[in-house]
Amino acid sequence: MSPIHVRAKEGDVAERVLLPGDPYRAEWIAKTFLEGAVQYATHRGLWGYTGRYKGVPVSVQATGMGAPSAAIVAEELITLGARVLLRVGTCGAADEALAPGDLVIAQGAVPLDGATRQYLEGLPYAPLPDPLLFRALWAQAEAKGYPHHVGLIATEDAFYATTPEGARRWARYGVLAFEMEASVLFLLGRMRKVKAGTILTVSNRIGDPELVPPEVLGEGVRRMVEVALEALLQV
Ligand SMILES: O=P(O)(O)O[C@H]1O[C@H](CO)[C@@H](O)[C@H]1O
Ligand SMILES: O=c1cc[nH]c(=O)[nH]1
Repeated sequence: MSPIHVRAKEGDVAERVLLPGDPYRAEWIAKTFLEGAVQYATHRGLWGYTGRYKGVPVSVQATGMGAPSAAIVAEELITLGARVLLRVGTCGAADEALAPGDLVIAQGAVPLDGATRQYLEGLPYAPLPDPLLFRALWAQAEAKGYPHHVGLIATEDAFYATTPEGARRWARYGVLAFEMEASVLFLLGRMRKVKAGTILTVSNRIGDPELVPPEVLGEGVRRMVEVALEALLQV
């Protein structure tokens, strides 16, 4: 029987899955990087594709925006057989050192979101990626020479509530950037005993919803996906 939201069957989803928020990014990744990609899910805009990267089965599944949607998708993918969940997202820069299109490899995610809090029933916790996947992402970004930053990110619920002052406060504690899904994916990785990781591309500055120029963002996303696919093969 198919799950309620990701309407796929057992066997449709590969063990290794890339997780963009945006369905069009999922489609672009599948068409650009995967051989023989087949779409297995469309319901609610949660587009999912499976193909092969360098001969290895890989799926790309859109999560939608925000931790509640990402948690639903992750739980259902795991029931469908996924074992490695790697988010390929965009983020708002909090740290001045981040430039448009730079890559950010999450070493941990401050859980400002409600979904992680509900899973934890209020317990304090530090959501971390799988260490092998994290190391593989870092090594691949270094090997390719792409500008990248490694450290803490924050996962938030309310895109338009975060201010430059608020972001600067978090930057003082080492937060590089804000996004909306990683913390709950890291927590679910630990709870369900699968590997979870996150790599991001800087799409804007916190408090400035204007995106960086499309060619800069596009190149950053291309680099991010190259790094992510190579890292997937290492775990
Ligand atoms: O580009 P994606 O992967 O969707 O990631 C970021 O973009 C969305 C907000 O614009 C949120 O989902 C946030 O996490
Ligand atoms: O949460 C997010 C994600 C991208 N950009 C932002 O400004 N905030």
